[in-house]
Amino acid sequence: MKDEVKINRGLVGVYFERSGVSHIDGPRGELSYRGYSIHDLATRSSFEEVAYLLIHGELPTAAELSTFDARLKSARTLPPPLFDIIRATKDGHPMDVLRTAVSALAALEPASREVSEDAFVENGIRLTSQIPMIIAAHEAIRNGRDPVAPDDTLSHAANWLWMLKGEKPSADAARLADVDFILHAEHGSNASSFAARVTVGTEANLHGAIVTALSTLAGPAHGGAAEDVMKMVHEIGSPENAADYVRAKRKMREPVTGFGHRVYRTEDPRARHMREGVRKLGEEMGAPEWYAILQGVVEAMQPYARHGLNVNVDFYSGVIYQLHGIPMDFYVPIFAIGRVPGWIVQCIEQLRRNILIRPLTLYDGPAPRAYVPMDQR
Ligand SMILES: CC(=O)SCCNC(=O)CCNC(=O)[C@H](O)C(C)(C)COP(=O)(O)OP(=O)(O)OC[C@H]1O[C@@H](n2cnc3c(N)ncnc32)[C@H](O)[C@@H]1OP(=O)(O)O
Ligand SMILES: O=C([O-])CC(=O)C(=O)O
Repeated sequence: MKDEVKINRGLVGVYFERSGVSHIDGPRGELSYRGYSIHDLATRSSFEEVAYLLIHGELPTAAELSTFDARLKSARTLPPPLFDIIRATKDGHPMDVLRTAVSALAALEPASREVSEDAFVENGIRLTSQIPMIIAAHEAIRNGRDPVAPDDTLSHAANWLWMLKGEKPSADAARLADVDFILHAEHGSNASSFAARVTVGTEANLHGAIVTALSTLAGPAHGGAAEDVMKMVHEIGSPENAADYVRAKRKMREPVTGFGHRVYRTEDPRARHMREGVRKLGEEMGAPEWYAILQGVVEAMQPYARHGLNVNVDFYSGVIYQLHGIPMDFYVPIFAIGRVPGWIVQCIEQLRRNILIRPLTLYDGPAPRAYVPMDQR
């Protein structure tokens, strides 16, 4: 009987639900949100518009976008006790501080306990604005500065950079952050979104689901890869060392971070926009060596590309953040800023047709046996 059961370890290739949010064509390397190509959205849209599209299903009219933007801006507040929590945890990894702070928000803001589609939209919009505030406040507090107050004249991306650095970003820097958020906004049943859906499957609230998602995003096989790519780039040090680095990794059968994906068999379509960003920014800032190191790794990985092993979205993003002077341990939290709308809409979809997600494990432990009292063991 046991041998007849097919086990899908890691749920590889398993469809567990239908979804109308994003479509990933793995073999062709294509991605769309609500039917719109990621390439059009990355070049023509804004994070605010994409967040609206994901949450409400259609591109907004000018009036709808303006109302949505006003809702996001009015949500740029944090309850004062949250700053004490950030202060108490300031020496932790920013991802741990962020997760702790979102968890605390659930306790500090009673509205977050409601479980309904409307509440998920309302609480989701609040979290979309609060998450970048928490990350920026943490950076200020751990450096002995006062958190920077949000600026309502600035877009989501520009305001995030303003709060992080305390200086107004250039239009190019704000646009690059905006594109980064668009590219990270949604990706189907990735590990963190799936984990969030499991949480909502028990009829838990959105804040609980986002805490689950944040925990899951943090690992190096998922969002943590951007930080690891930057560590790799530092370890390689110069483009001519890239081939030796890859050879050594392959010899030890260790993954080269920033490569590989469960679904894509070609280059991740999001990587193209980030690659261009790294190249341009590196040249503009007189630091072309980072791009050269990354391309050295890509070249050395070429023999594996035909087996479907290509760069993913995390490969280039770290260097962009580095060039902007953003500390390495903030790379995963930045991914989280972009991904919030995707998590919200996945949770809404789950709630709309809710079902407890509870697969099976095939028991292969000991056969039934008699309990052995302590003095006889
Ligand atoms: C936003 C994101 O979450 S994108 C992913 C970010 N994560 C990374 O960049 C970390 C590095 N990559 C990886 O660890 C993996 O590719 C994952 C976790 C992303 C996907 O893993 P899976 O779908 O489970 O693929 P799996 O691990 O089975 O790999 C299939 C084959 O490719 C190889 N492979 C996969 N990724 C890599 C890699 N980065 N470097 C070298 N070889 C790799 C595996 O060794 C395996 O080879 P084998 O069949 O000879 O044993
Ligand atoms: O889809 C995945 O498995 C991981 C990923 O690329 C993402 O979450 O953006």
